[in-house]
Amino acid sequence: MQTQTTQTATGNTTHQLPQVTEPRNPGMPLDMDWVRSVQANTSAIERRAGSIAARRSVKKAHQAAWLLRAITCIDLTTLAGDDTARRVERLCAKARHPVSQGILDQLGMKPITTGAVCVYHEMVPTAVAALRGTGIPVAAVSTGFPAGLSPLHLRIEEIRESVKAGASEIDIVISRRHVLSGDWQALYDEMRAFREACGEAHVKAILATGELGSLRNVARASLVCMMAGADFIKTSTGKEGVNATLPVTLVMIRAIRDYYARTGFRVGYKPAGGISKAKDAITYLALIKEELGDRWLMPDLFRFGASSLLGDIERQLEHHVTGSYSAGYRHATS
Ligand SMILES: O=C[C@H](O)COP(=O)(O)O
Repeated sequence: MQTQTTQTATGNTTHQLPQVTEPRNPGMPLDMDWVRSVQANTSAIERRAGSIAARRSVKKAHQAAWLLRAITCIDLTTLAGDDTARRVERLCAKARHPVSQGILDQLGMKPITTGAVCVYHEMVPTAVAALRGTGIPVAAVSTGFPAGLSPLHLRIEEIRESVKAGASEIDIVISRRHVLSGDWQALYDEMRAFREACGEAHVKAILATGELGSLRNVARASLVCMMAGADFIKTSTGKEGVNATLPVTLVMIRAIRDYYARTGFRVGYKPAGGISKAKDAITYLALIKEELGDRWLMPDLFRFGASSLLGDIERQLEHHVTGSYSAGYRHATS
């Protein structure tokens, strides 16, 4: 995987990804013929997902580079009822320096950061203050996260409040009932309203795939959210019984591929919930590379929503450079 070394505005040399500017997906009118035509062959999808999980997708020598890339794509997350300013500040410190200087030196790499920090609305000002000057975006979960069952006008207002507080990315939750009842117009209208409330902030549509009943519903909901202007589609809140999986990923990234083929707009993908192992992160990256290509392996088009993945990646990097594992508590992120 190729990365570049560039100078930051502060004069520090930083290990960074090539700067690319992707035009935002503006959305399009709801095309019900396209939505109805979408199918999902569950057994073929599960076979393909099983085969990628079974094989070693990355040569050992390249693993450290892939793990560093994974870090740059993490939305480092804390979404707990007992979150405090102190915890969020610690998380932000970790987002700024996710890998120890010693490991970076041994790998011959320059500093990196995570893709973003993701918090509840109440924690947005703390995160914004802690990340000021770093360029690391703050993402806020919104719209009555995780169930999304508060009144629509309040969900829209919540987005506006988070943007006002400094969040530049908003992770909204869709109304699962619109999918389960096949009311695609209602899903489209809701998503459109959320996108509008976001203004310049980028919007990630959380489908809560574990609650959508079928892979066909996942495919259709992905498409409708992209038609309504989602910048990213995201699997899960992390609070459903089943969160990110490889079959769901395959369905969603193929929807992204089809949308790009028809419209020319690239939509991002964020698997979230339960991704806590470095080897799983590599499997996801390999799947994205095979299905969507290298362009999607950048933080503007791919993120992991994860609270504990970084700790395991650090352990694996340390093992890579020292040959031995350190205690897990040394790499806790909160
Ligand atoms: O969007 C992010 C998820 O809530 C994180 O889930 P996790 O705690 O299982 O990593």
